[in-house]
Amino acid sequence: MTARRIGIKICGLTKPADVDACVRHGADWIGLVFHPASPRYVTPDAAASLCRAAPSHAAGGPRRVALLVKPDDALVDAVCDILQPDILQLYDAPERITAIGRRTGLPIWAAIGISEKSDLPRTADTQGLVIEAKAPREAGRPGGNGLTFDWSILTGWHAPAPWLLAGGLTPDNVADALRASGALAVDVSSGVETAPGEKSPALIARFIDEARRHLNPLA
Ligand SMILES: O=C(O)c1ccccc1N[C@@H]1O[C@H](COP(=O)(O)O)[C@@H](O)[C@H]1O
Repeated sequence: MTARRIGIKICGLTKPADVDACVRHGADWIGLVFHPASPRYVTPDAAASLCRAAPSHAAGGPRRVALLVKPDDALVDAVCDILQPDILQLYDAPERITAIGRRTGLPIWAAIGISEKSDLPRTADTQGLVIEAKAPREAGRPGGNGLTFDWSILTGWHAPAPWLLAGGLTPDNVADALRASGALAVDVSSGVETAPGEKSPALIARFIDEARRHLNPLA
């Protein structure tokens, strides 16, 4: 019997202790948020200095994901020059996402907000997709709101690219979410915080443990 390994992204890190918890507990990806309206906002310089303590992916550390919401070219270039991310997670129009992919040459994950089955993409021009709850207009940001969606919507969906499940995941619901959605990778921000932007190393550890235990009944 072989147990599959669930991919885990912890997003919105702002402190060295957050990065340290992700590295120690074996997160696959760490996310840095470059959206000024977010409580997890970091500048490119702050993100680079945070990540300096983590081993690079080549040295066995997590891959660095830069999260950008409708960025202009100047921000894209600054993030790429200063942080040197492994992946860009983008919230933008499809044409702009394609243009940023060409400009940077980096793997791109397009974030897609879902509230009903017809929102699920049938084609993809990106290397990955982040499937998460559609944000209500009043939220003020397109993600990171701690909202779930009906995971049963995903039944029968033929994903056009590798994808992560996101939106409202927590240590308490991640096993159910994996079971209901069939996802092989998950992404969390609010669910491992004690207040908006305040990550908890203990919750990060629990989330990773619960997600990984899900597919390994002998663990
Ligand atoms: O985390 C943020 O503040 C954020 C801001 C703007 C766009 C996306 C953001 N976060 C991403 O949203 C999803 C779900 O987050 P949550 O677990 O529901 O809080 C995840 O991909 C975050 O990376």
